[in-house]
Amino acid sequence: MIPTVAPAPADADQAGSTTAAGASVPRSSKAALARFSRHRLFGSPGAVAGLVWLAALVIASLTAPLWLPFKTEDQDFTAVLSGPTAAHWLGTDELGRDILSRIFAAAAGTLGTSLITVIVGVGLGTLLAMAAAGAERTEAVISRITEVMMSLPGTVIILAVIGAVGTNIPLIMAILGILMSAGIYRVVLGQAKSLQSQLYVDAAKVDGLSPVGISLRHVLPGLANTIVVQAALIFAVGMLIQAGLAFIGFGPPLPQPSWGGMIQGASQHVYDAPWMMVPTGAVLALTVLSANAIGNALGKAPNAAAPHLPSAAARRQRAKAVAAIAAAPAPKDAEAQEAPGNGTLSVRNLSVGVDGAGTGNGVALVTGVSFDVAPGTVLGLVGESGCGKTMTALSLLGLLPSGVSVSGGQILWNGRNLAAAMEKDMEGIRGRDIALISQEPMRALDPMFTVGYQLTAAIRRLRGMGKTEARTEARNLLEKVGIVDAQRILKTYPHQISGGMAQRVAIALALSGQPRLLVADEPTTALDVTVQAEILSLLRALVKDTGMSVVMVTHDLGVVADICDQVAVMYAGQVVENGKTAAILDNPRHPYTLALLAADPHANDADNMPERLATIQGQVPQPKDWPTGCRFAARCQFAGSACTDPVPLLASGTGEGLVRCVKADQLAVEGMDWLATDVPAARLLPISSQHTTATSQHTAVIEKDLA
Ligand SMILES: Nc1ncnc2c1ncn2[C@@H]1O[C@H](COP(=O)(O)OP(=O)(O)OP(=O)(O)O)[C@@H](O)[C@H]1O
Repeated sequence: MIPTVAPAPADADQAGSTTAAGASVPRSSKAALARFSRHRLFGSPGAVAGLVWLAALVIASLTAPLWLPFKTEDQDFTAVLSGPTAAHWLGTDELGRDILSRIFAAAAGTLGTSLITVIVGVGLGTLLAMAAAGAERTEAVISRITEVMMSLPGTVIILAVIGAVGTNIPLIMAILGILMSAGIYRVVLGQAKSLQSQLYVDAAKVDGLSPVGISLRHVLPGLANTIVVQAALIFAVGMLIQAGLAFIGFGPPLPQPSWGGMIQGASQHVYDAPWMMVPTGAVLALTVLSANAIGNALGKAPNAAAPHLPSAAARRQRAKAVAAIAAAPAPKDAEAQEAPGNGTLSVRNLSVGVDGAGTGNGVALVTGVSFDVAPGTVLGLVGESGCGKTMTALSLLGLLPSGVSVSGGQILWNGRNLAAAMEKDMEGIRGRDIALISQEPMRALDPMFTVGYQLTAAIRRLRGMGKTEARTEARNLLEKVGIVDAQRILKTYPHQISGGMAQRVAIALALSGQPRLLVADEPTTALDVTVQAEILSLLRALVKDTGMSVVMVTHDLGVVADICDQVAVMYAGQVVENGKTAAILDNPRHPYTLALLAADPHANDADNMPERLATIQGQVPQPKDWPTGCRFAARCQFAGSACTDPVPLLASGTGEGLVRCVKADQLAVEGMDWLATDVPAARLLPISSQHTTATSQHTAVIEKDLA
């Protein structure tokens, strides 16, 4: 019976990164070395030991003729069946032959022929999978053939081949590879199909890339991880089968030594010379274990089915960050002490940074962000790309990317600080209390399973329902998100439905745990305008019907106007203005909000549409380049010297919201517009002393500046 090799975890993310890595040229050999040393192979002591052992074995066997103390057939009749001695370090066999010399003389043949199985098995299996993934008919034919191959008794076939052609080990190992390729085909096919359904593959097809080109450029790099893992495992299996064949007398022709043959010889003297079994057995076991350890380490990639979920490293990192936050004294201000009600989210002074932020080594990505979301309301986080909206949103779910963590502040959910919750506790909150929908609905849907299967599995997991009940609930959920023919959609695969439909399904999936807060990261950006409107009205209806609250990340002020009760405008990792949506859109107080509105074609009446829309010169500064003063000052048409000092969030005048600008009151009084020009010079405003005490020092500076 030919053993089947356990499937390696599919790794779509890995696929992506491999492709990207393949495309990028390393900036320096130092960076390449650093990346190499961070490879997961080096995170496992077993794999490192295995690599060292295999490397030593290969070098020793290739150089064996140069250093071996004896020839393989040299006999020493004065030391028959001896244990380790100064002359024979690993002892001798029944003919007085040196065991050390025979082990290393046999090593090259054993390793080399096992490699033949790997090349034939993995190579053929991968080629077949790539061909099948690209065409349904080919897949049907190849799958039937491989099913037949898998049903054949492998051992009988190998023995029949030996009977026909003799003990030609390379040929036997090649035939073993062909038999094993059927199992590898099945493992690789799933991942190859998933890669074939990626959007970038569609884009490559549109660009006219041939199927072979697509397979080589886009599919093969994504399969690298699985292929390497399978190769390591097949290598180990190949060695064992080869030793087994030699043990039953089908090894290399005599007098050539082989590990299996030596073990067989030792088994004859297991009572009178038990030591004889030890060296060869240990070398074979160590070599098989090494290959397995390497395969296991390579297979420990993050799970493709759950790209959002944190890796072990991210969990450790979260535990560290949580411990630091828990050890920090609780903020004393009245706002932070307020106990939020049921279903209320209160974010207080949240800071997120790349590891080491706060200790001076990392970079802060989000600083001092505060907002509240009451049950049944929608908060919009709006701003340009790179302002920190996604980092803020993901921190609510404890899903920050690896290397990034909450470095301060509180995320109070029903009074409980999620910033100080352990990963295990977050697992109980994600999906059940707080759910996520993302910009790309396909991220939430596994291409390998039907919509019905995925929804039912989520409902059963999150709500503990039975199979039939969960199936009914899945249909109800699809109907709730506006899918008319729910029964049919339950049977479809994600690639068979449109983008808008997929987003509805992703929303249904998010609702499967009956969450009370939904984090929606640009849920309409990838959809066309009519579908955008449908999804927004669906979300509005869900908020109304279920009392669920939503944190909506968006670039689009139209979306904010449409659905949000409150809005927090973010710029360079800070909230620069927040308050009720209508108040902010009608009377923006921060120049950045003013500029965003001036640049938005939908914010202007059709009658008053300017000839040229306003632009905001420059770009959002990188976190490492944030100035100590106002972060928007370098792009602001109204900036003055007072803006070089840190600016606190101040009451915005109406008493409803807060604004982070020392000139907010002047701008409001003057009724200034953001000019649709490229004027780089600041339009300095006279600053009166009507600011709060927090800005009085800025006022003095500005007045001095203007004098
Ligand atoms: N994994 C990461 N490691 C380090 N920095 C990151 C990481 N992800 C994002 N950043 C940085 O954090 C800052 C905020 O990014 P974020 O994705 O939150 O912005 P955003 O406002 O959501 O932008 P977009 O609308 O494009 O998603 C950016 O400067 C970004 O480069």
